[in-house]
Parts: sequence; C-alpha cells; structure tokens
Amino acid sequence: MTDTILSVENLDVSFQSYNGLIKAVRGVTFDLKKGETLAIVGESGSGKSVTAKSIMQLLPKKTTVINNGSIVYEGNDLLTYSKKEMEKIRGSEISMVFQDPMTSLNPTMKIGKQVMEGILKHKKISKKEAFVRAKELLELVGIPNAEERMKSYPHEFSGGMRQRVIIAMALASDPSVLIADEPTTALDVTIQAQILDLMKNIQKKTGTSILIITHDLGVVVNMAKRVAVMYAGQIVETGTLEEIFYDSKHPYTWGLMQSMPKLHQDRSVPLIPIAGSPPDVSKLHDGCPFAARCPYVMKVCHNHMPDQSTISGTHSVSCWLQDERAPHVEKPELGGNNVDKSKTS
Ligand SMILES: Nc1ncnc2c1ncn2[C@@H]1O[C@H](COP(=O)(O)OP(=O)(O)OP(=O)(O)O)[C@@H](O)[C@H]1O
Repeated sequence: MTDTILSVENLDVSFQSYNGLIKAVRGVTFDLKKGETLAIVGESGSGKSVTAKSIMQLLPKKTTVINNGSIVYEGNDLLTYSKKEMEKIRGSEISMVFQDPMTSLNPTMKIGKQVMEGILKHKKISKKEAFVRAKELLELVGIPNAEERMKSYPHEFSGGMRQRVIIAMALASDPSVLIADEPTTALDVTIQAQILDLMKNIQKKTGTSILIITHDLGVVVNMAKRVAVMYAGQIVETGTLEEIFYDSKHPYTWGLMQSMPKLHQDRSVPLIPIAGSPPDVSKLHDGCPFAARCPYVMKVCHNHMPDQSTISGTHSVSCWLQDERAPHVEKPELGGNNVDKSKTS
C-alpha cells in the first residue's frame, strides 16, 4: 500500500497563443501524501494555478497542450480520463477552493440552497438529509447560527465568512484531496489566520490531503509540512518546511524569504523585493530561468539548465551553485530565520 494519494510527474503544460507557445508548466513533479499538506509557493505567473487546474482539468481545452507527464490519483492517470470520468472525480474526490469566494458563489441563491445543491450533486440522499448535512458543514467551518444563516445571500456575508462557505461546499463530498489556490489572499490578516486554522482543524478531523497554492510564505509556515518552490513553470527547490526555511539552497528561495515580513519585525525595516521580474514564459532560453535576476549568476547559468541536486531524502534543488566547480556562496540573512520554530516542527 502506498501513502501517496496524488502523484504529478514530469508535467508539461503549454498554451497556444498568437505570440507562440506559453510554456506555463515544465517538468513539474511532486507527490501529495495521504493526510499531509503540501504548499506550492512562488511569485505570480510561476505556474502554480496552471498546475492545480491541470489536476482538476479546468484549463481551456482549445488552447491547452499537455504533451508530457502524468497525474496519478489513487493509481489512475487522470490525464487519460474522459470528460465524464473526470466529472465524477472533480468536486467529489478532489475539490478546489479558489481565491475569490464571490466568483464561486451564486449571488442570487441563498447560501443554504447552494451548499445543499453541492451535497445533492455528490450524494444520493433526500433533501431533508442534505439540509441537515449542509447545516453540519456550515457549523464545521465555524458559521455562527448556521441554520439561520442558510437563509442569507452571499452579499450578506463578510469575505471571511464567504470563504468559510466555499470551504464547506468543497467539503460537501468528503473529498480525499482539497486544492486551495490562494485561499486567503483576498482576506485581511486576522481572518487569513482563522481560515488557515480552520483548514488545519478540518484536516485533523477528516484526514483530507491538502495542496495549498500561495505566493505568501507566511501561509506556508502556518499550514504546510512540505514545500515546493516554483519559478517560471518549474519546481526549483523542494523540501520539508524546516529545510526550506532554515537550509534553503536556491537563490530564488532566498529572495522569496527576504521579501517576506519577519515575525516581530520593526516595521521601519524595509523588506527586500526580488529585483527584476519573472521571465516571459513564451520566450524562455535554455539556461536557468532565474539567471537574469540571480545575484550569484555564473556564465553557465545563462546557457544550461542545472540538474536537480539531492540535498537529503526530502530536499532537492536545481541550481548551478550546487555544482562542485561553483564558488562557495554564503546564504544571506533570511526572513525565515525569524520564523517561529515551533510552527515548523
Ligand atoms: N488560459 C491561459 N491561456 C494562456 N496563458 C495562460 C492561461 N492560464 C495561465 N496562463 C499563463 O501561464 C503562466 C502561469 O500562470 P499561473 O496562473 O499558473 O501563475 P500563478 O503562479 O498561479 O500566478 P497567479 O498567482 O498570478 O495566478 C502565466 O504566464 C499565465 O499568463
């Protein structure tokens, strides 16, 4: 028996466009274990959402090209599934929560009815039973006076409460995998923390595996046990939370950490953004895509993609600095050093 529930291997996803092929995801490989939380982190445009939407097969059929890779869920490659087979999996065994709850809710329908519809879509039960289950789910996600609030419309809920409703809907079918794409980005900091706590508690209760997608390393600290760092469509470093925060090896990971607010930081200390901007993924060259922004760039980086180096059984990185011929580079002072260690253990 394997403890892996979802295994993405060597996934390439491109889009046809008037400007040529947009290579959004290139050779992405990761495993999601049963009951764990894995975070995919990276700047905007790095291919995080495209990876998630490939799993759910939510990308536009006409322009999307997936010409390499596999997405194996419980032993079966989802990429070989028909539309009908995929419909059975989507929203029932694998559910997704998006950033903006308003786009996932029907503004003209009462909350209770929407949650009930979600339940009835996946479970052969009576309306009465669906009502009871909807109320239970809304209670599970911390909606006060759940029965009463079922009669409200989405606009009568705050942003945080709407996101709770979305999570309740995603849980309606008892999914094995929950994919959360920037689930807290639209919310203020206090509500963000509440939603992350909620997801953690739900995971404890239900054993759901969570794939969380975020640009925010703060979310990673609160949620994930393992982290994959994505840049220009590739996973450039992957490791346990501890390895990424205390022993990261990729200058891009260092850049992300330096640009992250530190715990108890004096607000007058400026964050250091990563200089430059991500490359245009329709015009990639052969070398490391981070070369143009990397403070430690070497000649080789511009022309050749580095191989993946294994740092430990759980930690790997793709960077020429790992080559024995590379000069020794001291890791800079990083925000991660100020992260509460108790959160990573
Ligand atoms: N349907 C699409 N058609 C064409 N290009 C797309 C499509 N969806 C995404 N892309 C492109 O693919 C690349 C990766 O996008 P993706 O949305 O995965 O990034 P991301 O890391 O999730 O960032 P963000 O948080 O801003 O969504 C980007 O260059 C984006 O413009």
